Amino acid sequence: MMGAGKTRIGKEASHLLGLPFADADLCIEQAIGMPIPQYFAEHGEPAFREVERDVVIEHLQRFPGIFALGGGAPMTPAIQDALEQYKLQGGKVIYLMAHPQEAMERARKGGGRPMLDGDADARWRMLFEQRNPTYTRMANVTVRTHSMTPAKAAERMVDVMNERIVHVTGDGIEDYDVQIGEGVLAQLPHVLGPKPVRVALIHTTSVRRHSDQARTLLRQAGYEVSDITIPDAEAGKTIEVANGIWQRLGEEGFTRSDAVVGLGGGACTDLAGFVAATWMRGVRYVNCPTSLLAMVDASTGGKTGINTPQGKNLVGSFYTPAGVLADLRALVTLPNDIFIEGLGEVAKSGFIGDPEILTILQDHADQLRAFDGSTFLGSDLEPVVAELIERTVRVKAHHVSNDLREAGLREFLNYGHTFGHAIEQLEHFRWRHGNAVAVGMVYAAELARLTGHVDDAFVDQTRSLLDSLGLPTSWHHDRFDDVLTLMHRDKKARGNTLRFVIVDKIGHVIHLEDPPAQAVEQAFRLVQA
Ligand SMILES: NC(=O)c1ccc[n+]([C@@H]2O[C@H](COP(=O)([O-])OP(=O)(O)OC[C@H]3O[C@@H](n4cnc5c(N)ncnc54)[C@H](O)[C@@H]3O)[C@@H](O)[C@H]2O)c1
Ligand SMILES: O=C(O)C(=O)C[C@@H](O)[C@H](O)[C@H](O)COP(=O)(O)O
Repeated sequence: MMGAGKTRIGKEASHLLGLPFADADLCIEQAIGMPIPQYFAEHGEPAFREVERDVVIEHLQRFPGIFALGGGAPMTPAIQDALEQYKLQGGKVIYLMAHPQEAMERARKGGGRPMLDGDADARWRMLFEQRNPTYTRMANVTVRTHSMTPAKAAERMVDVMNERIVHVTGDGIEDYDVQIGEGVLAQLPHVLGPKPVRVALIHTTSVRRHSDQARTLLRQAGYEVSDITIPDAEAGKTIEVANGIWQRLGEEGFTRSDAVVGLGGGACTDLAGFVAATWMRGVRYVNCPTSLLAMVDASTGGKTGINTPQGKNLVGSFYTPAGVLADLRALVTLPNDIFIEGLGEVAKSGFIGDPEILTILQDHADQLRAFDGSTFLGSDLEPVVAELIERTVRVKAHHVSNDLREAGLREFLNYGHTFGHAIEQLEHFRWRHGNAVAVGMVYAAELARLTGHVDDAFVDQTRSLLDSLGLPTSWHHDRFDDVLTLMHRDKKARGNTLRFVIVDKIGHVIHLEDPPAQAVEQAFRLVQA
């Protein structure tokens, strides 16, 4: 908006980043050879918007730096198209959101703004009402600058620009972003938006430090927060816990326009999503994953659910979040073994879709294995982990965007899970999900070898990578029948037919329908500890 400080903050940020800076108004004045107010007076707004459109599009295509747009520019359809293109090519469209009072005052003082002729404050407010939804839609980065000096706001802008963003879109999906970076939790009010009055903040005690911060942010932004603590890990993914929350939402008057925030590991975000999907048949929800596994996998894609005594995730729905905030600061409290567990799903994404992930894992195996949350921020490992999170989320987003309801392609994300879920169930959830998936991938690799799809080298590579990361590659259980019964309850099974996902070449996945019973059992024998 006018007076948000685009020029001043943009210049400061360009110094910090060592990038050139350009201001659309100055470029336009150069093009028209006169001050903008004079051009407005002589030619009118439509003529001005045409010049503005050409200047902005030209800069979006060619200018290699920070470019400050006039407040009206994003309202022009051709500029909107150009901004969409710019974002698709990795560009950041930044919405500088100043406090209205501060922006109005600056806009008034600055003068020379034909759009504010007359009662400047009233005009500003009216334009803000008109433009704010478009700014919000067009921007892939929002920076709130309330009460900040231009230097501070520029620092904040640079921090936020350094976030990694994966956009999730597709049939049946209301587009949303997965934001990855230090401090992204601060975007929570922005992602929730203005509609909710009440927000249910669902979390476990293990992440209290982070849920306290979220609660403060939400209260400062004016939401009424219901703080809901659930039992840790899989003990939270039950119908009893969901029922307790439904009761609270009912007692506290949660309506359809209110919202849910799930903050924690994958078990917590699965449960929170399930509550959001079922309360009044669906309310807005935002995931704030705090474990590596939840950041790379569970928080994105909209698989929500609970366990039943008969198996994992047997009840649930596909229900997409409004946004995901993977704040790297949450990892400072994450214990080493839970971080390593998350690498199981990271490796899975490497095997099924992005071989570069496997290279990064191999190259940094020792550092990753030694993960220590207390020294993580600012360490050499941080950009490596950020890259792994982004790449893994991209693999997930690709499958989800093309097949939200898991008609086929999305099943590939289940690599290692048919056997892995059976381990979790038979171990009464004492085995962590990512560890069970790691053994499940070894099982799937053995099955692929026994059915002639891969050679010994592939199985060896699977075992040795997982082993180097500190993940388990074997598991002991006496009774194959128990495992077989559970694998028949897997969601990929059809009737009496078992269906598996196997990799036949790194980065390439296929379905394995009804494999020979002997191979199914033999693979089980080959993963016995
Ligand atoms: N919906 C999906 O698409 C999807 C994908 C993968 C996994 N999942 C589900 O996610 C769950 C596994 O996720 P998980 O590995 O995060 O398990 P989890 O939620 O049980 O978390 C593991 C442990 O780490 C703790 N923890 C999490 N973040 C922490 C932090 N920052 N500091 C300290 N402790 C922290 C938790 O309290 C818990 O004790 C399983 O239930 C699995 O089925 C779902
Ligand atoms: O998002 C998906 O689809 C997945 O399969 C991701 C899995 O990593 C995840 O563990 C998921 O929860 C498994 O779901 P399920 O349908 O096998 O219960």
